[in-house]
Amino acid sequence: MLRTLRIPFSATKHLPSRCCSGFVSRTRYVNQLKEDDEACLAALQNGHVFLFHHLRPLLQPTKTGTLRPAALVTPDVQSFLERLGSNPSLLKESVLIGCSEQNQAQFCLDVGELDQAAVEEACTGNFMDLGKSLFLLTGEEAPLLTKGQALLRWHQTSRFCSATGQLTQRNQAGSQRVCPSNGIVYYPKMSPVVIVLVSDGKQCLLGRQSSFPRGMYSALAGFCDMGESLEEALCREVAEEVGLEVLSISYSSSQHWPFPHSSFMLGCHATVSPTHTQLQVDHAELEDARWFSVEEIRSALK
Ligand SMILES: NC(=O)C1=CN([C@@H]2O[C@H](COP(=O)(O)OP(=O)(O)OC[C@H]3O[C@@H](n4cnc5c(N)ncnc54)[C@H](OP(=O)(O)O)[C@@H]3O)[C@@H](O)[C@H]2O)C=CC1
Ligand SMILES: [Mg+2]
Repeated sequence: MLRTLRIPFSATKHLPSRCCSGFVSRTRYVNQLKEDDEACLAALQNGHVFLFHHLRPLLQPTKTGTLRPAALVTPDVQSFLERLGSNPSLLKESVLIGCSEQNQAQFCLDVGELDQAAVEEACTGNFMDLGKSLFLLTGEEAPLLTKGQALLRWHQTSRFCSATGQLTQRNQAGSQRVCPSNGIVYYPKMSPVVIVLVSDGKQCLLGRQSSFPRGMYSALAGFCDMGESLEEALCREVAEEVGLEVLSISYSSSQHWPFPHSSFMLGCHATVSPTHTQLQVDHAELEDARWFSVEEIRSALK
């Protein structure tokens, strides 16, 4: 069986947006902030802060009636935190998520300990479920929030060293946590996931889980097992979920995927033989899977 991973030229269209002179300096600046707590704290004083409340991002309405993530300036955040009687060190719990094209460091902060309505009033915005927010935001804004939520969740759920049980200490950027007694360094964790559009040359294969909204079908997906390559995980998932053997694989693109938690999703195309397309759906995993013609996909996308 042929199992090749081909990176098509078109994958370059998914490279992060960059302005030719600023990308390298911004990247190095962010890296420096991860390594230098004092520099990171200084950047926080002049940076932008995106607020979350129990991991739900704050969105503000724009003049055109759309919603945008609220990029607040630190002095404003500091002053309403004081007004609402928050813990004075709360701002320092911000996590670094990047640097804007205007060279402004960007942070996320969860203010779940404060009254939600009071923060919403102070910021003229609303905290919204991240899943819903993703449908309302642009392709550039959404990754900022998914990254912020993932980092905030990681800090909320990884506070203790799994070897000693001691409280770990984070660096100012929030890019790592260290156990004070044995020095183990913990980094944020992601689960690799493969998502694959299987084709027999004429039709493509889509499936649905019972938890999906009515009528929704998607490409097949699954978590990579420990020790597996991307290709092995893809072939195993297709075999497990629909009982088919894959002939060839090509990589398409990747993205951070916030569900159920921090997944790292790798998107691929795969082919099966047009003479072996009979599905044996594992109904423990999928409610249904079936072949769709190009016309059906076109009309669904319309
Ligand atoms: N179109 C899309 O955008 C779609 C995206 N997805 C995404 O793809 C990913 C895979 O989803 P799914 O098809 O359900 O996965 P799988 O087909 O791998 O099956 C899910 C099962 O895998 C087990 N599992 C193994 N490793 C993990 C892990 N690291 N985290 C959670 N569960 C794990 C769980 O078993 P147990 O609970 O028994 O322990 C879970 O029930 C998810 O991130 C999901 O959100 C999925 C479908 C469509
Ligand atoms: Mg699956």
